[in-house]
Amino acid sequence: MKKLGTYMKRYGFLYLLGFAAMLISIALDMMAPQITRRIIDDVIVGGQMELLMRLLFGLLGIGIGRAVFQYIKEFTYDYIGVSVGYHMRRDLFRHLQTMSMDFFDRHNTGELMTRTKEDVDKVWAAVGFVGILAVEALTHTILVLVCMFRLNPYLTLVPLALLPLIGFCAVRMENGLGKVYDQISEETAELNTVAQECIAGVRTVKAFAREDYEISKFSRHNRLFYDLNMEQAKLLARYQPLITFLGKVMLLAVVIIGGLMVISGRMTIGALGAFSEYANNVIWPMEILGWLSNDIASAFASWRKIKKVAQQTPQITDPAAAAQNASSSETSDPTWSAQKDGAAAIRPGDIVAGELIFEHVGFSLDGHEILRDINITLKPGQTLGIMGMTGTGKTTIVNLIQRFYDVTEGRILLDGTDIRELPLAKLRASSSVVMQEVFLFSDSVTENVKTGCREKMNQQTVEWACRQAGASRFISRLGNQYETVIGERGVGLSGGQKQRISIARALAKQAPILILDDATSALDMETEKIIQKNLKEMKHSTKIIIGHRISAVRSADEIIVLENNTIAERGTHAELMAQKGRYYRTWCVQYGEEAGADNLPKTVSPLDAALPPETVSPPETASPPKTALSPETVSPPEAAVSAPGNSVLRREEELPCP
Ligand SMILES: Nc1ncnc2c1ncn2[C@@H]1O[C@H](COP(=O)(O)OP(=O)(O)OP(=O)(O)O)[C@@H](O)[C@H]1O
Repeated sequence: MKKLGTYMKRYGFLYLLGFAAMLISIALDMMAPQITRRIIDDVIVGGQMELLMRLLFGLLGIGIGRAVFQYIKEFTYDYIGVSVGYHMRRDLFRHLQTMSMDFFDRHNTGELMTRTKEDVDKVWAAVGFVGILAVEALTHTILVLVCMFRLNPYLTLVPLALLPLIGFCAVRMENGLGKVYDQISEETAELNTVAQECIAGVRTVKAFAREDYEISKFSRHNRLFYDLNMEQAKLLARYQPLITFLGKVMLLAVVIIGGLMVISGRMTIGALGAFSEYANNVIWPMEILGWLSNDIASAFASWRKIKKVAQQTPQITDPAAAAQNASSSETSDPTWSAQKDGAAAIRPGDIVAGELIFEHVGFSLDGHEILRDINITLKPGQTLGIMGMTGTGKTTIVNLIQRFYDVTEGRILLDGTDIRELPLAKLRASSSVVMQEVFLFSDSVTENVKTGCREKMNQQTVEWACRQAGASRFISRLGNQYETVIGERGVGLSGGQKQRISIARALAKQAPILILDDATSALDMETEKIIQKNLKEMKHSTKIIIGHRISAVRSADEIIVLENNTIAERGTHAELMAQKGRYYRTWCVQYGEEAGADNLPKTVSPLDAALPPETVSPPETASPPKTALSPETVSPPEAAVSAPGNSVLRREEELPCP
């Protein structure tokens, strides 16, 4: 994010234009009482009737001129404010997108939403119409005093004596309001968070009958919000009437003292009329001073908060070398050609083999050790299964591969390069993850599946991916099939349906590395197995499958079992079964009863018997060839879709309909 001045600088000309319009409008304001004076003194008292029409036209001209220049001023400053707000909000949002996971661990959603919406709104108001109104009020007051002084220097002492008093009240009020506004801004964020969490988690709230608890939690924050606003109202109520009262006292004093001067012949009645008009004109800036200071104090508080967020730097950044590589590789390096906009899409010509190596990887977060001495070698096309009790660090391994966090010990190599040296966009484009927690956008099925590579993906690839994920059958039953808009986070779909779409999304991206983090937990075992077979046929993808069910990992080339922050067991399914350790015990718990713990299968689980006969999908044609990663060239061919008796389709037909 830039400095506030930088945002304003680009509108320098418009600021000047608006300022000029404001000055002309004030000047016209200053002229009106002079005409009033002449109408009284020259026309009414002096009897120069021939002047009347000219003076009246003068008043009319002033009125029209004021309206025109006020319009120019207001439009200009509104335009500046809205434009500054637009750029500031865009930059803040972009900045948020660059932040690493640790930042989002520390800040809640409501807080960040308040920063990007309410706080930016307050700042743009201050640099726009509120700011110019403050300048106008000040300029107006000074010019009115000058005009008063020229009319009658002695009588000008009256407003001069009362103005400091009014200013003092305004400053006191501003100080108080500034503090309250800081608190109101904090509490707005809290209130947003509570409401957002409760609405987003409405199912959990209802399932656990937490409505009363949530209502009382919301009411607590709402009450605090109310109290702070009342405090603000009390401050306004204490000072605002005093300011207004002092303004009226000033007017009364001008009329009384000026009247005495007229009686004593030291002032004309026309001059008193003009002076009273000026005195009237000096009151409104005082009256809105409280409101202005209120808004400006609140804008300062908001800007401080925006700055606090904007000054935070992402922990995970592209190293300078990688960034350089990113810009030069467009023409020179065919291995890592980075996109300037950072879009995570692999383009034709990009070659990522997908070899992944963990060398003595350790990871700690806030002093808490999560992973220790993890060593993995995964050749292109191989599959790694990861098992382990909950909280043993399985998802953390995925987070490290994607550089959501950086390793604290050892290193991770992708195709022989430390991932910290690779451009982030390319690193993330090279892997495709089905997250444990399914998140779908409130958009059509097609757009959700296209998430990984929006511009380049054709409908054929989308439908192929859905078939591979066992999702096409239920999609065809949706109202608008692939164009059906699914609700926020996939509302309207079952857990298994959401999971299938998220698997399709990952497959459609066709990245060299495919990671499934407990991705089939909501599927029935038969569907899970069929999806696994489809995955197995993607022989050129390196796959990491995390699961709690043996069935999810058993066919992997290597399975690791995590325990006590490190790898406790490793090997193939058969080797691990033979070791009779934790993996074996898990197998016993899951299948032992059916298979008979003593009669352990060598490589086949009882599940296999229930599966449809192995059929061959068209991986050679349907999945990407080893190096070509463009969806256009590698997406499943029409043949795979339309060929009669196509194995993918047949398996899909066999899926139990959800
Ligand atoms: N953002 C975070 N901040 C602090 N600790 C974290 C964070 N994310 C994970 N952890 C901790 O790291 C450990 C490993 O978490 P991880 O999510 O990798 O476990 P997991 O094996 O995937 O669990 P599960 O099987 O339940 O998905 C846990 O103890 C967890 O509390």
